[in-house]
Amino acid sequence: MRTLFVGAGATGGYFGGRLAQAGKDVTFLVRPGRRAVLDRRGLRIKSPDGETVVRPRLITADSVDGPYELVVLAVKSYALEQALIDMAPAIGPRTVIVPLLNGMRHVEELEGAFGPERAWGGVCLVEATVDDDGDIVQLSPMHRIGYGPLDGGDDDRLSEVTFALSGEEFDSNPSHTIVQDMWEKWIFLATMASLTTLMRAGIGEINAAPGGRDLGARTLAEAMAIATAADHAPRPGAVAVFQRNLATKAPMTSSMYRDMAQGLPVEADAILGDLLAEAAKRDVPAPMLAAAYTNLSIYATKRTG
Ligand SMILES: NC(=O)C1=CN([C@@H]2O[C@H](COP(=O)(O)OP(=O)(O)OC[C@H]3O[C@@H](n4cnc5c(N)ncnc54)[C@H](OP(=O)(O)O)[C@@H]3O)[C@@H](O)[C@H]2O)C=CC1
Ligand SMILES: CC(C)(CO)C(=O)C(=O)O
Repeated sequence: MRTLFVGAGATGGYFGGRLAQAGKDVTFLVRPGRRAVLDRRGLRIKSPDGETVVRPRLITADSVDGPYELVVLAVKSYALEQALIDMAPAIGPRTVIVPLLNGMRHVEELEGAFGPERAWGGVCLVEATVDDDGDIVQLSPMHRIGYGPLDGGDDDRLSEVTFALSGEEFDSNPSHTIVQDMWEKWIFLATMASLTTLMRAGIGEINAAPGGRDLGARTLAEAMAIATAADHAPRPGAVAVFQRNLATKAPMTSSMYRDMAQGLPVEADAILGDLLAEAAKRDVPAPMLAAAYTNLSIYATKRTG
């Protein structure tokens, strides 16, 4: 399956790079600055298991050669509008689009731009960043993607997409419950992002501080109450995973915290703003999440001056 990754940053570079390493047919749509780095250094992944370099095919917006059978969207929420324009020539009648973005708002935008028959759901779990050399750094061993049609139905493209997104290098899960999976990922990330950006620390440090564990439990409870009121109560297995991760002693952070620490833009509106809007619609109190959103909004305003 001809596969296009839109974005070769932390998530796109990691999962697309691993697929290129496994010999899959992967092309990256990148912007000129990123292309210069990848031309010079290759796509380099530094992980707890060692370092890998691949040299996948790169294209820029002026040379998109469509259609691709599979497009994996791996940009930040604030870059989505332009990405949808740039990737349009890659979309054909049977293209499947799998987004890796956190949050939910991009689902409607994708459906609006390319139609419900092409827009699928997707989640990714990885702790990754791009370092000063432009290399992808996997910060912990976790690496999993999930994907599937939004209606959860049978789609004859699912087995091919599963093959295209599978290698030996990460966990790859086709799903018939992808909307629920995305909600679960959203509330976990909202909890992680709120805690780490408010406390300016990793989860291990927060847990070691007086009141830290209680803060984590209260923030998670708020996010779960919102999802429950919205008819997306997290399943018991997901709750157990949240609780295990939130109990860690490891310096686990969120991508939002890492972005904030580097002075980069943050996805506060798409992650916390939208979740708080869901809370407001249903009168669910969420003081911790609201405090985190206010904090991030102040950061965003100061950043742009
Ligand atoms: N990092 C993480 O650990 C995780 C992130 N996520 C989510 O994944 C999504 C992507 O985040 P992440 O990969 O970290 O972000 P990054 O900022 O690391 O990478 C995004 C990449 O998209 C590129 N890009 C933006 N617009 C375009 C465009 N029009 N055409 C081509 N490339 C473009 C950027 O290019 P350029 O280099 O030119 O700016 C950048 O390299 C977010 O929603 C995030 O919340 C989910 C799980 C974990
Ligand atoms: C939940 C977590 C930490 C792992 O994928 C994440 O999504 C992020 O940091 O953006």
